[in-house]
Amino acid sequence: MTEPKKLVLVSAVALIDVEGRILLAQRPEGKSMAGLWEFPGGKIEPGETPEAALIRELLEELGINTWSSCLAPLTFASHSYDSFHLLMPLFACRKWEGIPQSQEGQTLKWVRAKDLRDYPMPAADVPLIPILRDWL
Ligand SMILES: Nc1nc2c([nH]c(=O)n2[C@@H]2O[C@H](COP(=O)(O)OP(=O)(O)OP(=O)(O)O)[C@@H](O)[C@H]2O)c(=O)[nH]1
Repeated sequence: MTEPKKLVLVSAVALIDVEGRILLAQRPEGKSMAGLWEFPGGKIEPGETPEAALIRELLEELGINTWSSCLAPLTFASHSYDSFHLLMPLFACRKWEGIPQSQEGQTLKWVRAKDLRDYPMPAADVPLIPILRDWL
């Protein structure tokens, strides 16, 4: 029997600006899946809620603050990569404090929902694109 894959929990967010654009971050060189565009977020640490993980990651990655009450559950990704299975809740957020600026070297881009397909994303994210397009 094959070994069950490790389940990795990652919390991610579609930050949506007043024009309805979504913020994507490009994974830097040297990381797995370098060059692909993803939603801001990261791994949920033991004992952390998905919301707390996102609030922490948004401050670390983008230098912005938000609140649990501003994180609306939107959908999730469940995808098997070769070495792990990713379970990734995707929240939507329209309200935060500060201006998102890359703190960790990622390129950031505000993208219209209709243009999301032009940005190569990790395999887990691909099914999320039509959901976002329909929802926005
Ligand atoms: N933040 C984020 N992570 C995603 C998305 N899609 C996706 O497959 N992932 C995967 O979820 C994991 C998130 O890990 P992370 O952001 O905390 O840490 P990391 O890039 O240093 O991970 P790494 O150990 O794979 O290099 C990565 O394996 C990443 O490839 C997404 O849209 N946003």
